[in-house]
Amino acid sequence: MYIDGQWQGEELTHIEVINPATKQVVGTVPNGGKNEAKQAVDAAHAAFASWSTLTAQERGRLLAVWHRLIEENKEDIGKIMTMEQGKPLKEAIGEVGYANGFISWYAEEAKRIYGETIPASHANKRIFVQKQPVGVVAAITPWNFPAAMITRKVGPALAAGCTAVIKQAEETPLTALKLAELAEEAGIPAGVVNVITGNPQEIGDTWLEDERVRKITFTGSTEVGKQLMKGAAETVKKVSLELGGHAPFIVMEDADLDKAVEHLIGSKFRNSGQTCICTNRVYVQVSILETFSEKFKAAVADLTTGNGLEENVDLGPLINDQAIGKVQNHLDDATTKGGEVLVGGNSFVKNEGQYFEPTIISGASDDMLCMNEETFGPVAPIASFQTEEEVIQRANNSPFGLAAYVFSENIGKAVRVSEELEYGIVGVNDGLPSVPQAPFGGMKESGLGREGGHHGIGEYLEVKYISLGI
Ligand SMILES: NC(=O)c1ccc[n+]([C@@H]2O[C@H](COP(=O)([O-])OP(=O)(O)OC[C@H]3O[C@@H](n4cnc5c(N)ncnc54)[C@H](O)[C@@H]3O)[C@@H](O)[C@H]2O)c1
Ligand SMILES: O=C[C@H](O)CS(=O)(=O)O
Repeated sequence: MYIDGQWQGEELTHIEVINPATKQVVGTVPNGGKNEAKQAVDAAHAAFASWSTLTAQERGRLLAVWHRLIEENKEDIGKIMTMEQGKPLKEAIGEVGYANGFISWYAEEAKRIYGETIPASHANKRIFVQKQPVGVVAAITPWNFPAAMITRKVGPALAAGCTAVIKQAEETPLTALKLAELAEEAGIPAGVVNVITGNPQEIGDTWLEDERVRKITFTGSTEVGKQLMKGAAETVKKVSLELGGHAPFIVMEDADLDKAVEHLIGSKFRNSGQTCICTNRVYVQVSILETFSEKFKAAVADLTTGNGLEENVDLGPLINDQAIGKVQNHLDDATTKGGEVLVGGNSFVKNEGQYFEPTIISGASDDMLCMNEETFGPVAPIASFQTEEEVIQRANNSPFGLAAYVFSENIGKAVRVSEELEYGIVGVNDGLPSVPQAPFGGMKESGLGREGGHHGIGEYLEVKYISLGI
């Protein structure tokens, strides 16, 4: 653990970090709890006064140094990520680049936290609006993007002048600790960034109960997000939530089918289907269903599955046995309800790693689990639809509202459908919309707030106005 500029926790019991491709131990981290969680808040609280009063230029400069060091180390960070999370090395290095994009974006955004003056209704008054950092931020992040989910929070938080306590998922702590090591090397002062490993409930509850923690920013399941949102109410903390998704991928009859297949492969099978914006259900207009399904089946059959450190691997292992079980449950439910496996459909073990073949289910119906619950695995159920109105209604019939996709070469239709979709992110002829400069986030039970772009820094700022009598 990295607390107050010190590497700590050797005296504690340790948690093993397991490579999902081999089930071998690739590292151990201290099993921290309440005491360490409190120490981290002590350090972040103590560092806040000096960090928040640095000039924006100085905070931006330090973030830029951190960015340079992450860039110089991205292959090493990528290898650490693949070994603890399982994604193919090329994807892991890609994630490091994406993650670092938030650091560079917010190194600059620090200098653009503008205020405003407002014409007063009294001649003897002047009104000034300032934006100030909220204070100590607690960040809790998931295992599927061990770098990006941290920098998407800590980048804007530090740029705004906040200090941070971070708990990464217990499955993937090593990437977070490497980022902390580079933050230290960049000269980011002690206490500004603190990374805790250990018991999620103990650490989370400690931070929820501590009134010095002024913001909880969480990325993970909707279930845990709801728990944290309730806990934050006790001390009225600001809350940002990036939660579960259930993305519909809509192929209209006037879509470029080859483009739609190419983007569906990316959207469905990135990180073996373990991303919050992965396509979870595919809706294809009935007139092109057979042609599209054949094209998609051929493309999926070409995908390779294996250890992410090997060359030319498209899909790595799933994170753990529970993930395999959930995917299998969704597949079994679908076939029981009339779905047919067009390709794939099997889990398998290779060198102890747990894998699931990239799979397509045809004849999907809206009563299937995979059409309603987040599968978080490489299974693509295809359902047909007749009309635009029908598919919009079915796509919106979900408690989730994170990402959706629509493919059509009729741009008017694509825009019209996009505007009707109740999702925070809509990819139009684009299956991979995530970039640091855009406001990433969901509607409904997919979350609160946005991360990325100029919207993202607002989550870490309080708005104050000064009424000046003259
Ligand atoms: N919307 C997004 O940007 C986004 C991004 C990535 C993942 N996700 C979602 O995250 C989920 C998968 O990630 P996961 O399995 O790590 O989710 P998870 O909710 O199980 O865990 C997320 C984090 O919360 C911690 N946690 C768990 N219980 C806690 C508690 N009681 N108190 C405090 N912390 C607790 C975990 O240790 C982990 O660090 C999926 O639902 C996925 O859609 C969403
Ligand atoms: O899993 C959720 C991540 O936010 C996915 S992305 O890399 O931001 O698209």
